Amino acid sequence: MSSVTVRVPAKVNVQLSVGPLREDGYHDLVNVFHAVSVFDEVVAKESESITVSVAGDWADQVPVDDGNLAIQAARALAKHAGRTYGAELVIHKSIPVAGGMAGGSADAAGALVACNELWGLGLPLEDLMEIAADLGSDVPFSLLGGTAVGTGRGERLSDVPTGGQFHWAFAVAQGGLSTAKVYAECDRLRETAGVEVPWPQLSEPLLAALRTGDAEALGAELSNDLQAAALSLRPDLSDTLEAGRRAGALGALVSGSGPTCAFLAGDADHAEHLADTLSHLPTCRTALAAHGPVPGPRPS
Ligand SMILES: C[C@@](CO)(OP(=O)(O)O)[C@H](O)COP(=O)(O)OP(=O)(O)OC[C@H]1O[C@@H](n2ccc(N)nc2=O)[C@H](O)[C@@H]1O
Ligand SMILES: Nc1ncnc2c1ncn2[C@@H]1O[C@H](COP(=O)(O)OP(=O)(O)O)[C@@H](O)[C@H]1O
Repeated sequence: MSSVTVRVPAKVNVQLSVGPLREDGYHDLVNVFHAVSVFDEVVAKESESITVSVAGDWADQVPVDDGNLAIQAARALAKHAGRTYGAELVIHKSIPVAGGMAGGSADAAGALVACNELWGLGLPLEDLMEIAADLGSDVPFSLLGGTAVGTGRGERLSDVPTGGQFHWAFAVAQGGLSTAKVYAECDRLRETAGVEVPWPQLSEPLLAALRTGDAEALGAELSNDLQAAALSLRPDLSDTLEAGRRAGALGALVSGSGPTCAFLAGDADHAEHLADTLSHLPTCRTALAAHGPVPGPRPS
């Protein structure tokens, strides 16, 4: 095989409950991931060494050196296999960068799946999941896709059954937010408020809404403990959330660490309408309509 192509979805977190700061600098989470139909494409071609190039709307914001998560993923896979392998990785980016939609994690997951195939390693998903967890907390979910609850750092995953499709609009903000800074701001706000941080709990009403495919109920249950921190760093996001609510979204929240905002719609037409409305906001770089859940990356 001389070339392998995979498509990898972005995510939105339909519940993100953040526990106290751990000694290792991470937080224990209840993180309900939901993969949506905004895809990066990762191509792996035969080559002497591991390299990456990036095309698409967001290409200028993505590192092409050792900081690129897809390169790190390919290297980690070669190390796991105990051999020196090469791959020319070509990423076509559609997932906003530093937007809270796990684009870097998607590219890392895509590189793992594509190189596993290109190099004929035949490693099972469980092995790829272990490598993924060392690359970043969100990378295991990017391999899995669908809807899943992540505990620990978010890397220990269990599938969540869903009934039917949900429709979304995403308001992509100008610029990005650093995940580490948003978690640090969350800690700062909590310390200032002097509240005891409860252990995160999975929401039963949220699970029921996902299982039954009830968009109205899901909209009412969306929650994100990082939202206050993202709004503290980017107050303009409140206007975006408010505009989406006024336009009839069933639910509105910051996606993960932001600054992308996610809006649940009643159906595909409603999602297109919301995206069109949001795209005209001064706080918004662009807006996308999408649906979920969608599967994780598979080689073709
Ligand atoms: C917030 C979330 C929600 O899914 O995603 P994004 O919105 O960034 O996409 C994730 O928790 C982000 O996961 P990921 O982007 O893989 O983060 P990592 O590389 O593992 O960690 C980056 C930094 O985020 C903080 N971090 C991350 C995960 C976690 N459970 N607790 C943390 O405190 C730490 O400061 C860490 O150094
Ligand atoms: N392949 C990649 N795609 C996007 N960003 C990457 C990639 N590799 C490394 N990065 C770095 O990771 C940071 C976070 O990117 P991303 O995963 O898109 O955001 P988020 O963590 O908010 O979901 C970026 O600012 C960028 O410097």
